[in-house]
Amino acid sequence: MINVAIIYHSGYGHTERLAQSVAVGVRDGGAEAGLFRATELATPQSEHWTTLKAADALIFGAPTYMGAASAEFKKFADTSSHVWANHDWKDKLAAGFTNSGSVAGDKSSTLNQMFILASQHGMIWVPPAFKPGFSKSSQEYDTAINRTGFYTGVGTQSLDDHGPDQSPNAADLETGRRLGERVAVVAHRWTGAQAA
Ligand SMILES: Cc1cc2nc3c(=O)[nH]c(=O)nc-3n(C[C@H](O)[C@H](O)[C@H](O)COP(=O)(O)O)c2cc1C
Repeated sequence: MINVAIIYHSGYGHTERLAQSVAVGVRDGGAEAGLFRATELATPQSEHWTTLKAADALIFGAPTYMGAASAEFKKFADTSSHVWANHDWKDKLAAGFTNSGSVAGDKSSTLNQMFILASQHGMIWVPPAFKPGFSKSSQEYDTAINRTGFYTGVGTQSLDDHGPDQSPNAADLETGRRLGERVAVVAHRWTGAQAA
C-alpha cells in the first residue's frame, strides 16, 4: 500500500487542522497517511526517520512566520541533511502546504522553501494543480477552493482572532484535503501500485 508521511509544525493549532485534512485526503486517495510533528524530527536520533525513509511521498506543512516557514519546521529541514547525505528521499514525491494570518502574508516564500528542500533531496514535486478559486466576480472568496490562488502548494488563511476550531475555514480545509488526495493518486501512478 502507498504510504504518505505528512511532516508539519503548528504553533497554535491552525496548521495542524490543515494537516489533518491533508491526511483525510491521502486516505481518500487510497493510501496510508502518517502525521508527524516536525518537533519529533528535530534530531537525527528520532525513530521516525526510518518511517520517512520507507514512505512513498512526503508532504511538508508549516505556518508562515515572519515570511518563512516556522523555525521548528526549519529545524526539521536542517536535520534532514543527514538523510540527504545518503539520498534516502531521492525519487520520492513531495508536496507542501502553509497557513498564515494574511491572505498573502508571504506564504510563497514558505512554499518555495519546501520546494527547494524537496529539490535538494532529489524529490519529485507535486503541485496541487488547482485553478485559483477566486478570480471572477461570480466567485465567493469564503467558499472558493484555492481561494488564495497558489500554484506551488496549498496556502490557506486563518484569522488571527479565531481559534483553530473556526479557522482556516471549510473551503481551505477542503483545499488541503484535495492536496492529500492528489498526492496519493499521483503516488499510485508514479509507483505503479494499485489504489487500496
Ligand atoms: C511569530 C509569528 C510570525 C508571523 N508571521 C506571519 C507572516 O509573516 N505572515 C502572515 O500572514 N502571518 C503571520 N503570522 C500569523 C500566523 O501565520 C497565523 O497566526 C497562523 O494561523 C499560525 O499558524 P499555527 O496556528 O499553525 O501556528 C505570524 C504569527 C507569528 C506567531
